[in-house]
Amino acid sequence: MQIAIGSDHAGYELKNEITKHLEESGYAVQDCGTYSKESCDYPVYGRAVAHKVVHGQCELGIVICGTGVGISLAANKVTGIRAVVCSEPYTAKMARMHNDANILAFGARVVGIDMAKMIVDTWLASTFEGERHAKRIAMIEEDEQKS
Ligand SMILES: O=C(CO)[C@H](O)[C@H](O)COP(=O)(O)O
Repeated sequence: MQIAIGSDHAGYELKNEITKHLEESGYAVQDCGTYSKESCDYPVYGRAVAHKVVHGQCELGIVICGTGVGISLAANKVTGIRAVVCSEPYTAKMARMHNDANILAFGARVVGIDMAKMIVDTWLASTFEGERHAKRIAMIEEDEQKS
């Protein structure tokens, strides 16, 4: 599976750790930047990861900033993206099972490396349940088309 990953400067070090972890787990990772700790703007990287996912170059995406909030807001502006900020594994699991989240976000200033790995692993191991949840996702997509 191809996974797109991106962060701003605040998430840069955690992005590298998570990339290594994913590659060691057998995933192919496409790194959308940033590529240094120099201050930068998270919308650039949220958008880049989102485009990889909606254009089918990657199945899923992971975005990291200081809190996970800004970069997930940016990713969610791209039609077809359902990005969620998770600070613990339960929400990550439900975000896949019920919300079919195609981008996972978290904050490098919020979670440590071990918690981040646990969140990522749980999210990737979970699958969308469909059924009643599919109808709700379709409702969100309808709203997206109207706006
Ligand atoms: O978390 C973030 C956005 O939600 C950013 O990483 C954060 O705002 C960057 O802050 P600074 O420029 O002060 O390092």
